[in-house]
Amino acid sequence: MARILVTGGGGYIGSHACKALVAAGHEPVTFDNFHTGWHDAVQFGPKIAGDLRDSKAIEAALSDVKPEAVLHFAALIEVGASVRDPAGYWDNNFRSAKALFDAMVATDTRKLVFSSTCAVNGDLDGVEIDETSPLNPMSPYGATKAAVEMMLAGYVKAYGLRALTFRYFNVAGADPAAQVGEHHQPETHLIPLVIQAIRGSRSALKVFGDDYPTRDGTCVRDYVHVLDLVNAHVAAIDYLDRDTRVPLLCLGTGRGMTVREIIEAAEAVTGEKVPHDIAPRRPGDPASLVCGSHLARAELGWAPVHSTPEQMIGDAWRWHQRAGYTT
Ligand SMILES: NC(=O)c1ccc[n+]([C@@H]2O[C@H](COP(=O)([O-])OP(=O)(O)OC[C@H]3O[C@@H](n4cnc5c(N)ncnc54)[C@H](O)[C@@H]3O)[C@@H](O)[C@H]2O)c1
Ligand SMILES: O=c1ccn([C@@H]2O[C@H](COP(=O)(O)OP(=O)(O)O[C@H]3O[C@H](CO)[C@@H](O)[C@H](O)[C@H]3O)[C@@H](O)[C@H]2O)c(=O)[nH]1
Repeated sequence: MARILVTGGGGYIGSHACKALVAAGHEPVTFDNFHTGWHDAVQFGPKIAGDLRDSKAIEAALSDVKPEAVLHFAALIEVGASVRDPAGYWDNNFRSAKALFDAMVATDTRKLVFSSTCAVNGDLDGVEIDETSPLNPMSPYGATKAAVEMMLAGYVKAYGLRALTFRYFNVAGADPAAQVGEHHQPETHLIPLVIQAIRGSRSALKVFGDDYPTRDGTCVRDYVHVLDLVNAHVAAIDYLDRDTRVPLLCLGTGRGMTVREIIEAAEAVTGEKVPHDIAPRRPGDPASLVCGSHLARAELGWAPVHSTPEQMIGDAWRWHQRAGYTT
């Protein structure tokens, strides 16, 4: 049993991580500024309201909580918004990571799991992505994550942090018990928007681009169930005790789905039509991001067991119906 500080525990993935930590016998403490997160998403442990860029606040939280490890989820996460507001993304994502890492060094808090993204790799002409793929971010969001990865590598070497970076592919789905789910405001992610289009709580889904060099012209992504993803974080806490040989693991399924295929899968799962129109490409979007790595299986014994389109869309559908969010 360990106390774990969860930055961004009021957000989508962080709130699911807190539930998984409790199930594994740990004690999560959320640190969140609730800028894009929700107080009512923090259901599995106490919370501290604070901004990571406030060095004193995060240092005080670490001194009080004395966590065994930190899971660092907090960030701004939208590819498209980062193209419009790079300054805001650099300010939040880079500064908050630096303040957190500095506070960890100052309080002798050693273990860290950092949430990065395959958006650091950008388009590799359809080649599957693994831990050795070159960095080529296509958006300021991806660039901030690549920069934090590089900063962290230096902190590990110089100050003895024990860190594991996960590069996630597209996270989807919800807690099967629908206690927590994906609630971004405004929502920009494909699967929740597909569900909202079906429910009629917004107008037709816009498919961003049908002229990409992919099998049906729409973008390909590798969708991974949030439950599988957070289970990798639970495994990482033990992993950091025994091994820090591997600093970076990709978390995806190896199966890419186009936007059209997601629409078809949602129609099959829900029995409803998805109203949609073709719209221009969204700036910053790579054509294809698919995981080609098995290293997480080898290192952590991790395998995505919930990440079928049926379960991801079905769990998201049940969560949306239960929560009743209309936007
Ligand atoms: N959702 C995905 O598909 C996906 C894919 C790859 C990587 N990631 C990464 O996973 C992490 C979590 O993503 P999410 O989908 O849960 O996002 P989210 O927006 O739901 O949650 C982020 C949380 O961080 C908090 N936060 C942001 N800046 C903060 C700050 N300066 N101080 C304190 N709290 C702050 C927000 O209030 C929010 O609760 C992010 O780092 C994101 O880049 C997400
Ligand atoms: O209304 C919409 C919304 C999305 N898409 C497309 O659907 C795909 C997925 O988009 P989205 O769900 O917005 O996810 P991404 O932009 O791929 O970004 C997510 O996945 C990345 C990893 O690939 C993470 O780094 C980001 O934080 C996370 O937001 C993309 O091709 C979009 O162009 C549409 O066609 N219409």
